[in-house]
Amino acid sequence: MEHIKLSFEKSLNFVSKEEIFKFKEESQKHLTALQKGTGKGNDYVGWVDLPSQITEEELNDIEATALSLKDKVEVLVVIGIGGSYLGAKAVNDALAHSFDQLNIGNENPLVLYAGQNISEDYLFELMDILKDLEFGICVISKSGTTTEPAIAFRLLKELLEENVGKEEARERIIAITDASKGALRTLAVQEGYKTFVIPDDVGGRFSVLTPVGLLPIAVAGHDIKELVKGAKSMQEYSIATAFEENPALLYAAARNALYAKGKGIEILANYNPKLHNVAEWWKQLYGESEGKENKGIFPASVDFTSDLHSMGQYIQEGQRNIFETVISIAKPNHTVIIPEDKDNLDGLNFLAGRRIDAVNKMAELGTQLAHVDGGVPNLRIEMPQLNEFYLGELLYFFEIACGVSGYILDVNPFDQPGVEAYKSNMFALLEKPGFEEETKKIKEKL
Ligand SMILES: O=P(O)(O)OC[C@H]1O[C@](O)(CO)[C@@H](O)[C@@H]1O
Repeated sequence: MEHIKLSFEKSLNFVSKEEIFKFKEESQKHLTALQKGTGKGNDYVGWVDLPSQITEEELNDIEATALSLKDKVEVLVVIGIGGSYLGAKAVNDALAHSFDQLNIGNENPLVLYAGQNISEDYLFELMDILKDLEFGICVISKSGTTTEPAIAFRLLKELLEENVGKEEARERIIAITDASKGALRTLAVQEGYKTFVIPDDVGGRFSVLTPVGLLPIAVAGHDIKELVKGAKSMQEYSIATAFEENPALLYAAARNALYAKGKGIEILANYNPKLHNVAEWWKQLYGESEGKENKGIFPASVDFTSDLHSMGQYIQEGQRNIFETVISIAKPNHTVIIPEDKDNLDGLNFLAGRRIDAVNKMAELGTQLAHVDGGVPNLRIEMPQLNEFYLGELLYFFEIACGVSGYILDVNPFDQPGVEAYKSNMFALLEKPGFEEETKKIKEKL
């Protein structure tokens, strides 16, 4: 069986193999700590064995709920922010037809997202299209108190109730939240919504393999059992494989070795725009997990070859504090051949008869060599194919590597104390009851 592969050869001009392998014992020790729950933040490591723990009944329940929604709605709005939507969006966009929004021949509901911003125009326009559509809502919040999704839910719930009545709205709203605590749990019980639980020991950014990710993915028509199977395959592979061949441990070790050499920015690059939102998910995973105590690699991302015509200049010749991690898909899902043209005005006949992917792969190789020559170390993750199984492998690979990498950095990868600062200022500025002192102080700064 093929797995996700990690290669670091194109980094060896900048960091030696010994400097990467120096992390061998430490990374293995951290992997064990994650499995045994003995490291920092160990009350949030429930995600480590989610793929092997999730039961057939749980998956069937999610699929049955998705099916019943599919009968009723043409659009499902997923309301959530951060880890409460990024995993679902990453997988749905990676697996969907690129022009899914046109809804041609798609028998599954279109999944839209809200509650990730506080833009009045976004919410207006969303409600404007929803008022004439059969829609449902999947509201996701672990804490149940996050402002952005709470505002969006208040508006869309009212709209849905107006459109179809309270009784029918109840049938079309699914709440995914804490098992017992929080405003959303209280509301769901009060209103009698179907609910799913986000386990206590799984934080938002590690929750894609709970109903948080799985329900919206199932509604979009993707095979969640294959996704979980892929994640389980990477879980087992990560445990069973020696450091020298272990993609997650090698990734954690290589990025820390590069960080120690002053490479403080990691750019995740893809050559397939379907992976754009996998990078968005990855940025939260690594940014919230590692960026603390004045430490951490800054996670950035680019879509190639598009961004070679914008960010490519900086990557080639800007400050040399970056390294690049390329996700490459070995085999595309479709075949397109470049045609012969009798006039050949564009001079492209030398490519006639070849696949588009052959050109894309040479763009990838050419870019990698150019960037390495320009002083940017490259790591490369190869996915055999873009499908549910290998996406499951990729997500779990990034999660487990993130836990190990955070432990190498000696931070708690499972908390995010820094995100409170903006919330507290916003509440103070909005004069939220209970924030009187903060309001007084912040007004003095204005
Ligand atoms: O699911 P919740 O509690 O609404 O939180 C959403 C997001 O907000 C954070 O707590 C802080 O940004 C993230 O860690 C989380 O993914």
